[in-house]
Amino acid sequence: MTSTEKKIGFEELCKHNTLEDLWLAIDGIVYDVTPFMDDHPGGGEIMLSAANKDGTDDFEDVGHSPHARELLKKFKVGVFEGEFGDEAPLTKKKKGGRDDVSIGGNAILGMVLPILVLLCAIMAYYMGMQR
Ligand code: HEM
Repeated sequence: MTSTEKKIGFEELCKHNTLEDLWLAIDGIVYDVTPFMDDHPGGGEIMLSAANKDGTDDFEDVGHSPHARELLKKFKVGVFEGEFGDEAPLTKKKKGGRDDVSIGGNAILGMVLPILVLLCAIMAYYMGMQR
C-alpha cells in the first residue's frame, strides 16, 4: 500500500452498488468491476450480492481461480478504510417504529380471535348437550 492510494470509506463504497456502477471491497481493496459485469462467468447479478459490504467471503466462497484473482487486479480503485456498516447508508430504513408495533398487534389479534371463537363454540356445544 502506498500513501497516494485512494482511500474509500463505507459510505463511498455504497454509492456504487448497481449493475451500471459496481464497486466491491475484497480483502481490504476496492475494485470497480463495472467493466467486467457482462464478462463475469458467474453473471453480473451475482456480483451485486457482494455490494455494500465486505465482499471477501462471497469472493472466496466460490473458490475463484488464480486467473480470476489476477484479473481482479486491473479493476483496483483504492483501499478500503474504516468499518463496514450493517446496511447501505442511502437505503437505511428505520426499524422498530410505530408501524412495526401495530403490525405485531394485529398479528396477535389475528391468532387470539379464532381461538376465542373456537372456545365459545365448544362451550356452547357442551352446554347444549347438558340440557
Ligand atoms: C464477490 C462477488 C463474486 C461472486 C459471488 C462470484 C461468483 C462466481 C461464480 C458463481 C462463478 C462460477 C460460474 C460458473 O461456472 O457457473 C464465478 C466464476 C468466475 N468469476 Fe466470479 N464472482 C464474484 C466476483 C468476481 C470478480 C470480482 C472477478 C474478477 C474480476 C471474478 C472472476 C471470475 C472468473 C474469472 C470466473 C471463472 C472461474 C474462475 O476462473 O475462477 N468474479 N464467479
